[in-house]
Amino acid sequence: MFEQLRGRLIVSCQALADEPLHGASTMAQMAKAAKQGGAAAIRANGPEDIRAIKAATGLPVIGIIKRDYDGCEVYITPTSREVDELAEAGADMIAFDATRRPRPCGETLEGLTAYMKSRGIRMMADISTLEEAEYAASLGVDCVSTTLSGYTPYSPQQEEPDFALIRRAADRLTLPVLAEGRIFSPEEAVQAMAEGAYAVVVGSAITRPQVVTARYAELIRKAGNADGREGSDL
Ligand SMILES: CC(=O)N[C@H](C=O)[C@@H](O)[C@H](O)[C@H](O)COP(=O)(O)O
Repeated sequence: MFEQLRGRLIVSCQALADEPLHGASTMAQMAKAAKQGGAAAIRANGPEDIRAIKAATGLPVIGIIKRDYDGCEVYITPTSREVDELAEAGADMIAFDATRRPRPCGETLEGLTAYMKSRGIRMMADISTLEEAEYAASLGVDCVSTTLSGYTPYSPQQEEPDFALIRRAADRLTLPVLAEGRIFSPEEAVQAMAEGAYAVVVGSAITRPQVVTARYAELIRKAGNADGREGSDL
């Protein structure tokens, strides 16, 4: 599977319950469009979406389950319960929060990775810092992805992708480092590859039209204001 991903684009097709495109058949259509455009694999949330996407595209699917547990910050595949559901749905690889923050149900990062290993599951560790990437590698994950940079309080809070983390992780680790998070333009994807990424994961810029629209609307509104047209009724 990894050879198929080297130097390629992975498209994240996710819409949560409060998003306009929520629903397995819509996500399967999105994934078909991504395949037509050249995506090598899909990242998807939840068993229903994963099954629909696999049936519609035949592409490898990196599965996650976003689930909130009371008072817990970890929400991407937090426990072995989600791992079981994803394996059952046929996910080809499972991505999970690989930060060292407390997990629900008394589970631990070490326990979760050991469990996946014992089941022969391919593991993508979603990390937010170099230290987390190195620790995940020491636990035997198959690859790391920079998914969580900017989403933990102790990682850089920035609008652009964390190119520095991509470069440092790619320099330090011997396993594949995937670039993921806030990659909006093809040029940024190319830069991520130049920093040493094995493959690039793009989500919102391709599959969340409300986010893409907001970026246009905001910039156009600001440009209009800068022109002194603010307040016009036209
Ligand atoms: C932080 C978090 O929960 N990230 C999620 C992880 O699966 C998704 O919501 C993102 O869309 C995905 O990581 C791709 O990133 P972007 O949409 O920025 O291209």
